[in-house]
Amino acid sequence: MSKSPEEEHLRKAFGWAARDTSGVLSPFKFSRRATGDEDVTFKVLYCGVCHSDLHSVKDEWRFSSYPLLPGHEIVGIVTEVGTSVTKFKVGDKVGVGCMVGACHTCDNCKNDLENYCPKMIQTYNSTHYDGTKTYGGYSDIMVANERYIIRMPENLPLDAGAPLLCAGITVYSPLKYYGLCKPGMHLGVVGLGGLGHVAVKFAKAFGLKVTVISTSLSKKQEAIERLGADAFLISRDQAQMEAATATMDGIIDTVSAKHPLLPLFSLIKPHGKIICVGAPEQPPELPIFPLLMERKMIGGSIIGGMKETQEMIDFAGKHNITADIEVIPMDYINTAMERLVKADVKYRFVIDIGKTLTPA
Ligand SMILES: NC(=O)c1ccc[n+]([C@@H]2O[C@H](COP(=O)([O-])OP(=O)(O)OC[C@H]3O[C@@H](n4cnc5c(N)ncnc54)[C@H](O)[C@@H]3O)[C@@H](O)[C@H]2O)c1
Ligand SMILES: [Zn+2]
Ligand SMILES: [Zn+2]
Repeated sequence: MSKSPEEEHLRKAFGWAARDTSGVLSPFKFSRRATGDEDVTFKVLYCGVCHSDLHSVKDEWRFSSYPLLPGHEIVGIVTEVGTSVTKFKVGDKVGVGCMVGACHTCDNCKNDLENYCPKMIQTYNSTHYDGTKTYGGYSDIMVANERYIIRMPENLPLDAGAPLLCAGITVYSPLKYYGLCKPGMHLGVVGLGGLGHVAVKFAKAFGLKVTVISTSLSKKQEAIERLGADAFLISRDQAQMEAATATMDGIIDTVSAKHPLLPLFSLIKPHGKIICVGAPEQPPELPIFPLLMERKMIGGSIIGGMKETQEMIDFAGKHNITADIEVIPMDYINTAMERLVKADVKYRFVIDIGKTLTPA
């Protein structure tokens, strides 16, 4: 018979987990492995709340396994390192994003693309190679192989820096890969949530012109004055959409729910690109004629490799890029999830784990 989550490993751990598709989170006792030779253990101080956590706790993607303890924007302070660890020491400010393992032998792994490894182990809702479950960052401690540990830049606050470990790399990587990072280019950002608002910040740091494309006017002033966007387009306003026809080199689409792609195709120039990073439960309909007639392209991307994640966070440190956050106590998480459904957050909830996660 398999062991209970509390008995699997020697080290006691504590967090908040969902037990079923209601997605309601509550206190959860489990265990983590002892620090192995190549492992780094850290005390979790903050963890961002990604929309993927919400999709997962409610099993919207149909592969959730309960109990499910989410969180993949995890930062804290190193408390212990294994005997072979060379890059980190006790007291360092570190983080873990969406991955904690990969095969290290496939072509993707050899090319620093562990995020595309067929054997990639996700930080939560996944299985370690020893057969035990992975649990995320809504918890007191984290243990991971040093390959999956990110060094946080000294100048970035840990709370506002945490969301970069998923939201940041998820937008940084495709902008680089698809060549939408050259100064002077015009980028559209669809969906101004956790991912979208950091996409605006990275794109501005790359020297792009940025237009936010949104369904409502309510975020216009902030998008321009606080986040640094150059323009704001209401997708329901036909006149505005027509005036913007074929003006953009590319669009990054971060929307979390099903929405039409056709209007977006009209905004990009011939040979332009639409990059989907949002992961709606229902797939969008794909308009084929814009792809044919104007050689437009649609692509996707998932997070980024470990090397690029460190590059992204160092770039963020250099350009002082952080997320705009609302810090919440652990016991507010169910209300936060309800608010996230309604897009009522500017722009990322971050749980103050260090001060508010108390064992039951
Ligand atoms: N590809 C990846 O590696 C990756 C990584 C992280 C998150 N994601 C996915 O990206 C999506 C966004 O994540 P997030 O954390 O930024 O979420 P979020 O809730 O912070 O932001 C989503 C945005 O989409 C907007 N939106 C929702 N429904 C809409 C609709 N029907 N039409 C137009 N706009 C709509 C909301 O107003 C909000 O601004 C989620 O689906 C998440 O799972 C993907
Ligand atoms: Zn995420
Ligand atoms: Zn691999």
